[in-house]
Amino acid sequence: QPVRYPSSVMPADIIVDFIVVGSGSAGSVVAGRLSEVPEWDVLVLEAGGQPPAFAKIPGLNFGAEFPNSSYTYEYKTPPQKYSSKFRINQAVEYTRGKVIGGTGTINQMMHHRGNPQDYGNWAAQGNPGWDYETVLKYFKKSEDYQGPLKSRDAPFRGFGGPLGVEKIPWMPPAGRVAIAAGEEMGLREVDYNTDTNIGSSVFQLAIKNRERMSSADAFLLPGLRRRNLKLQTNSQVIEIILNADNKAIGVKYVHNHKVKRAFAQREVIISAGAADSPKLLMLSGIGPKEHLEKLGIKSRVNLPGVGQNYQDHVMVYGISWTIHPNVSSSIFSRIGIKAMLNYKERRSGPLASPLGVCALYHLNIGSPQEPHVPDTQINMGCALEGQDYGLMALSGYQQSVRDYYRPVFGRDGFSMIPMLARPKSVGSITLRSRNPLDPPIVDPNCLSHPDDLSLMIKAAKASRKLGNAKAFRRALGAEPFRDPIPDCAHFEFESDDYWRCFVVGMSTVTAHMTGTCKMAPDSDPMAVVTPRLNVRGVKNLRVIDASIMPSITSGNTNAPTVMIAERAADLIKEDYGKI
Ligand SMILES: Cc1cc2nc3c(=O)[nH]c(=O)nc-3n(C[C@H](O)[C@H](O)[C@H](O)COP(=O)(O)OP(=O)(O)OC[C@H]3O[C@@H](n4cnc5c(N)ncnc54)[C@H](O)[C@@H]3O)c2cc1C
Repeated sequence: QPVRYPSSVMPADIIVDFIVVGSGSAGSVVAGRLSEVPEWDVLVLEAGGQPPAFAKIPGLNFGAEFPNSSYTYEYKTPPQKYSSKFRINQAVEYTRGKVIGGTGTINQMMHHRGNPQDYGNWAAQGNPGWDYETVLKYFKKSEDYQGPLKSRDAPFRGFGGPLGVEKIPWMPPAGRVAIAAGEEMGLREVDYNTDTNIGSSVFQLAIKNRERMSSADAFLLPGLRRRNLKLQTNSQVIEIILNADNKAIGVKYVHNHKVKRAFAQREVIISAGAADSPKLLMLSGIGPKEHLEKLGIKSRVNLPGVGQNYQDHVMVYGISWTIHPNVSSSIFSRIGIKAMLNYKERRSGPLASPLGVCALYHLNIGSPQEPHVPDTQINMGCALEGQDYGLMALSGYQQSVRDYYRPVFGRDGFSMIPMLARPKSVGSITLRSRNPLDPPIVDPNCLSHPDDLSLMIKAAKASRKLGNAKAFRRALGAEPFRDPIPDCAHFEFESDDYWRCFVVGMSTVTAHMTGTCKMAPDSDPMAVVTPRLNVRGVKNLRVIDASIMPSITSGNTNAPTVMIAERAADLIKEDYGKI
């Protein structure tokens, strides 16, 4: 059964206390938590609508598997200069959720808090109140952890919070060897959502009773049972209304092809995600003056950092092994009657877990100055790129890459997908035009920093070594798929030059878009929001979502986004004397 979120159509020019723009991973948390104050009226305006029933089934993590749906925004990047060379037009399709729950309704559900040092760095960059000790309280507050627990790890975990977190409930036999393979490399098994990441782990997911649990399920839905929280869907905000004193007093939005307004007596909160939050600020005259004026937008507050500092975790596909038949998990294993009955009757089998990765390894291979902090995450994909005949993993790559994998089409296998945990490259989000319905220009600019390229070459080699572990060979008959990729065949196979060519060609984004409304102190010219997440130079306006990260966290970004929103809701309550 699909979840139906109660929604309303508000009268024109409605006045509330808080307007939250976007019901995604952050917006749902903020709205739910603010509505705990009974005297505050909160209105959420969401561009998308109700999610489909199958969004709840982990094995049909549809953003990754079924892009270009009416539930997503698809932002195509310009041709990339330093990465993604073997992709069609050297570009990447960037999927974001346009639906209740936002990208948290379409993502792969992996729950990863990052490393304690990420937050130490945020605080050290001049953001008091964002150190590890403080944010840990909020990670724990949001969480209801149902996985295995060692007594040393218990102080780091939360119990009884709104968001269910469990160990990945089902893995094909290939995934079950992952921990033993890591041990061969000296990586012991760890709970990576504690103070220690380095080691081997299986993924933890944001699920409950083996169904997806987005922020909308965990925070918004319970909040909507209160009379003071209202959600209006299919309402795209196109402008923040500022008065003559640069105070945010409301928003303009499009609903049923009409432009309407809503007003906020206390604050407007932008939680539209790391692409659309900077876009909305810029459309409202808040951003880099020169860029806005070039497009004919009147500059209200010159904030050069809006849309800059864009970071994502670059990753590399294509380092793979073939294995015995029927021990990995392709998309086809999820659409048969057996898989459906297994899920329906026992909440088990391939549909209980997201397609894609099943285990992960955190390593430090190039940062001896911080030996306890991972610089590389290697995700083990429990399927081979060609296993589904190139339908999914290879769909964005040029023909020569698809032809390269043809010999293993339909074969069982696994892959090791290296991802840089703390990339140094930065990209940008800029406006294409002043038309609010035009997508922004999303340019991740991955691997533009030379340190990222050299680390990724090391990470590719480490991935090959890991997959060659005896445990995989003994248990699964793993054989590396070792034909040289044609576009790099002129280099000695698996030499540094070969790997450089491979990495530049096969790299892509992980869709962990962050940093485009940077939280930073006054002294930083690229600062967009203060450590209390107020937009600089504008009163009564905050940004609360993944865009405020001063630097990207070391792992997948959903859990940190939920934490940001939990902390921000408390900051707002503090500012109004409610806690
Ligand atoms: C395919 C995919 C897989 C991913 N897998 C994982 C994973 O497994 N684990 C993980 O940790 N992270 C994952 N991520 C990243 C993670 O989901 C995001 O970091 C997180 O959801 C960001 O939350 P947010 O609140 O910043 O934005 P979003 O969740 O994107 O929320 C923004 C909301 O605002 C709405 N909106 C936008 N513009 C407007 C407007 N103008 N007016 C009104 N509403 C608007 C959108 O419709 C959306 O609902 C994945 C991302 C993608 C794309």
